[in-house]
Amino acid sequence: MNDPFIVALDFSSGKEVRTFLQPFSHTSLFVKVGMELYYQEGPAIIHSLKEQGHRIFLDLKLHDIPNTVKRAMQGLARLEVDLVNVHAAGGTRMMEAALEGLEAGTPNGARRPYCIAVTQLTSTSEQMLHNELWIGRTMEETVLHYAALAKQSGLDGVVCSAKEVPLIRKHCGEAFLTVTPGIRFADDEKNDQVRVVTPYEAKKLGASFIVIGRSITCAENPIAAYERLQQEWKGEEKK
Ligand SMILES: O=c1ccn([C@@H]2O[C@H](COP(=O)(O)O)[C@@H](O)[C@H]2O)c(=O)[nH]1
Repeated sequence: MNDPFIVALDFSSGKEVRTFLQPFSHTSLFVKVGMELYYQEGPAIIHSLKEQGHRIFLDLKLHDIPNTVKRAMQGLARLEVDLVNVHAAGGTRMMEAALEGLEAGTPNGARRPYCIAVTQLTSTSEQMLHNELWIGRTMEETVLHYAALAKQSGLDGVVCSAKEVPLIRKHCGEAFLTVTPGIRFADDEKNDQVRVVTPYEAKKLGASFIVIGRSITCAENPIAAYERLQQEWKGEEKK
């Protein structure tokens, strides 16, 4: 999993996905299929993207009782995607069950998908954490605690804001994956995201992967936006 960019295909139909990917037809991307697309198109969209040579993060954020998550993951493993996820808020037993399901469902000879846990959504502010979720700790303490639970459960990494990456790396180690949405170019709207960083900052903070959606999918020229992402990752921030 060398390519650090994951493009969020937040579209509601396979047709929109095909139109968006057309200019990228000579590039093998790492793409993210989330609830919007998967709930409309189902496993067929995964098969189609795999046939086109794209790597896939199936971002369904499972969060249920351990038995349900285990059985759901067993089914998802058969899709042979690269990366799947759960909410760490489901607890250690649920995260262990997710791994058991993935191991049971991975076809012989295939690699089990990497499994990561959402710590706190990048749309959550510290104020929301306190006033709505009734978590009385700081965002950093909470994210680190959830990351530690994910690691203890045997997961491969977490979803977090790039802002929290240095702390997670320090406590969970360099091999523990940090997959970071909430990525915006400096001149972009934040939309519903709160804990936002630029691609350039995410690289400096040490993120393993950055997830980027609207800054590319809604750009006038998605290819130019993707190239800007590559430039920023190389260390050239456009002011
Ligand atoms: O904490 C999280 C977890 C997942 N996401 C997902 O990432 C993309 C971000 O899209 P943008 O358009 O770049 O905001 C989206 O699919 C989310 O579901 C997240 O943003 N934060």
